[in-house]
Order: sequence, then C-alpha cells, then structure tokens
Amino acid sequence: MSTQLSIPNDGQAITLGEQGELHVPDNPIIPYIEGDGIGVDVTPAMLKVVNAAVSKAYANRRKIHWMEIYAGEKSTQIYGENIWLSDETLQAIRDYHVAIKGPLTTPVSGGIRSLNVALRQQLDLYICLRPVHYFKGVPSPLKHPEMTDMVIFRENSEDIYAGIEWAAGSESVSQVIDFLQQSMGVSEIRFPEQCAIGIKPVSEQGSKRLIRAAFDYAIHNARSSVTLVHKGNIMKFTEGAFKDWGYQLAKDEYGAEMIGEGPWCQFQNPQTGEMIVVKDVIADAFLQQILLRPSDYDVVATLNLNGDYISDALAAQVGGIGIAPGANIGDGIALFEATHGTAPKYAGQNKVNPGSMILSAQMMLVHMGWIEAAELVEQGVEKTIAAKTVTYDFERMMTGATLRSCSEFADDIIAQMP
Ligand SMILES: NC(=O)C1=CN([C@@H]2O[C@H](COP(=O)(O)OP(=O)(O)OC[C@H]3O[C@@H](n4cnc5c(N)ncnc54)[C@H](OP(=O)(O)O)[C@@H]3O)[C@@H](O)[C@H]2O)C=CC1
Ligand SMILES: O=C(O)CCC(=O)C(=O)O
Ligand SMILES: [Mg+2]
Repeated sequence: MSTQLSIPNDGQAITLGEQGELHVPDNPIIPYIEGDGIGVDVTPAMLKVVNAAVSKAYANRRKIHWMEIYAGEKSTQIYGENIWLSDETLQAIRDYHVAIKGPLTTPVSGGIRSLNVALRQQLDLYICLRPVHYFKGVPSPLKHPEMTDMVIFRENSEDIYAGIEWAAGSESVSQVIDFLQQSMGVSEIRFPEQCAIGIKPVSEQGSKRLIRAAFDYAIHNARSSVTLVHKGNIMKFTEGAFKDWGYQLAKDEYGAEMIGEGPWCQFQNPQTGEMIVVKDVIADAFLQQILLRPSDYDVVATLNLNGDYISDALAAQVGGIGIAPGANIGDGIALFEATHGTAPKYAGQNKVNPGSMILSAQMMLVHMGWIEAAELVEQGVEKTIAAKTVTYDFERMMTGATLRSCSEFADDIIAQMP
C-alpha cells in the first residue's frame, strides 16, 4: 500500500530517551485523527486553540506540525472500502509517540468491532487516564460539584471490553457451550440453546501495571488516596483478583502497611512524606457514593468496563461529557482523546462543545512538557465558561448565558487566553 500521509517538511519526530523519557523538539510532528461524526466539528476547533496557545506562549520558537492520519469512515475513503484502521495509521502513532484523535463510531450489535478498542489494544495503550474536576461556573446537577475531583485510571486492554464473544445460535457458541458443559462441568448456563457467550480476561500483569501507574500518579501529584473499584463479590476471580493484586502491589512494591485489620492499607509518599491510603469499594456502591460523598474519592483504579461507565457518570457530575478529557497511555506512546463519542445527531452542525477535545489537547501539552501553552488553554476555557459564552449543552442549563457554536466557543477560548 502506498503512503497516504503527508509528512510535514519542517517538522521533526518526538523521540524517546534511554529511560523512555520524551525528547520533544521545538517543531514536533503530531499525528491526529479527525474522527467520525462530530469529529469534523471538534477536531478543527481543537487544532485552532492549540495553535493559538503555542504561538502565544512561545512566539516563533515553537510550533506543532500537525499530520493528519486516518481511521474510521475517512480511512475507508482514503485507503478503500473496509480499511477502517490501516497499518500506516498505527505505525505513525508508534513512530511519533504522541498523537490525538477525535471519536470513532462503533455500530451496535453487528458490524465492525470498536476501532477505539483496536487502537488501544494494538498499541498496548493500557492506561485510560480520565481526570474529572470542576470548572467554576459549569452547570451541574449537583449542589457541590466542586467536591468532585478524581482521576480515573481505567484498565484499557483487558476485560469483557476486549470483545471476545460468540453470537447466540452460531456454530462457535455451541462449541464453547459444549466445552464448558462437557469438559469444565459448568451447569449454570440458562437456556444454552439460545445463549450468547462473552469472555472476561483479567490478568495479574495487566491489572498490576495499571494500578502501578495509578500509585505513581498519586505519588507525583500529591494525591491522598487510590481506590480500587471492582465487582469482586460477584466476579471473584477477575474483579476480585484485581482488588487483591492491587493491595498486594501496594505492599510488595510501595511498602504499604495495613490500616487496622485491613484490607485498607497505606504507604508514605516518598516525595511529600504524606500517607497515601489504598482502599477498595464495590462498583455499585461507588456509583452512589460519588454522588453523595464525592470528596471521599481521589485517584481511582478500575477495570475496563467499570471505567467506561464511571467516566461518563463522573463527567456528568461536573457538567457532562462535552468537557471531559482523556488519554490512552502505554510505554512510550500516548494517544489523547475525548471521553465522548461521535454524537451522530449533531455531526457537522458546528454545535457541540469542543471542550473535551480541547482539554484532551491540554493534557497532551502537559505530557509534552509545554506547560505554558497548556496553562493558556486551561485559563482560556475557564474564563470563557465564567463569561457564560457557552455551547448548547451548558447554555440550556445556565441562566443568562450566551449560546455559542462549536467554532465560536473555540474562538472565545483563544480571545480569553491571558
Ligand atoms: N472514544 C470514542 O471514540 C468513543 C466512541 N463512541 C461511539 O460514538 C457513537 C455514539 O455514541 P453515544 O452513545 O451516542 O455517545 P456520545 O458520547 O457520542 O453522545 C451521547 C450524548 O452525549 C452528549 N455529547 C456527546 N458529545 C458531546 C459534546 N462534544 N458536546 C456536548 N454534548 C455532547 C450529547 O447529549 P445530548 O443528546 O443531551 O445533547 C450526545 O447525544 C457510538 O458509535 C459509540 O460507540 C462512544 C464513546 C467514546
Ligand atoms: O469504542 C467505542 O465505540 C466506545 C468507547 C467508549 O465508550 C469509551 O472508551 O469510553
Ligand atoms: Mg465510554
């Protein structure tokens, strides 16, 4: 397949040092995927805001050289029918180490499997990092949304989310059910003739590398606790083991000691001297407690599907997924993306909130060490919301707000950068 990518002439690749640290030139090439649906609205808005922030922060000294790469619908137009995610796209993300993407559509029930999941699995981006905090003035269903300040570490490569499943009535599912019944002595499958089966792989290695990242984040960011969220009372050997491996890791690698009879434990942050508490909670109880007592929770480490649900629920507490950023991170590769999807009913209408994509880019700038530009983006977003010039999702819940389109909101952010 011939290349469809135009590599910017004046840009240079970000490289990795011997310890895996990023070496970011002043003219980095950053690949981006526009995305399906509202990707055509939010991605250009993000590019404009980031370019403005970088130019304002560093004048001519630094500039991002964007390189479009393709996935989803646009990939099929560029590479041909049925090529939803090309090797060239995957390789570009590997080669350039830092990239950003818009949302990609996954059809429900049949059709292609999730390209988002494929990107995470094929690039081994095992951490889905989704910080959730309140921006003053954002309309929220809570009385005290400012009490929600959590950072979700969602395991991104395993669990039922991996999509290992067989359709009801298929030849494959009968083979799986026969195997379970005949060879494994499983007698609990109700309606075996009409049953679909899904598999939930959860490993010690996969769980520990995610939880380790959450502990390290808590250390480097002076956070007070890490909560392991699981449904281990029901799924004992997958979700329950995730919790057990988390406590074991805290003891083995971080010197944690039990609090009272346990299982909660704590270890000293080597950077601040403060204690970091490691605790666990069952997922359903967690979902009610984040509404009633959000300040009890800080860093959260959880499995893939729980993390998906928790991300949207927590985003709603601070104003919705229009403003919820995120990143998929592996060893030496980071792919930033919004928490929301393609919102097809709004696609191409220049209507939705680009805040989630813009704040994902803000996380990307922090990851690159371009802190001054990141701060300009964050302050621009804060001031624009404080001025009540907002997109439809906020405007419908605010009194006295001025409705702005997606691109106008981005222009306002640029105008509000200090
Ligand atoms: N990482 C990814 O690429 C993701 C992809 N998806 C995919 O996206 C598709 C659509 O999924 P769906 O379940 O509808 O979820 P979406 O997140 O796309 O949209 C659900 C609702 O959230 C609100 N919303 C979403 N984005 C914004 C925004 N930028 N600004 C303001 N409001 C927003 C809208 O609410 P309202 O109607 O109230 O205005 C929208 O109807 C599916 O194919 C799904 O698989 C889903 C999640 C993540
Ligand atoms: O891959 C998808 O289509 C959905 C992904 C999703 O909801 C998420 O990662 O939060
Ligand atoms: Mg989701």
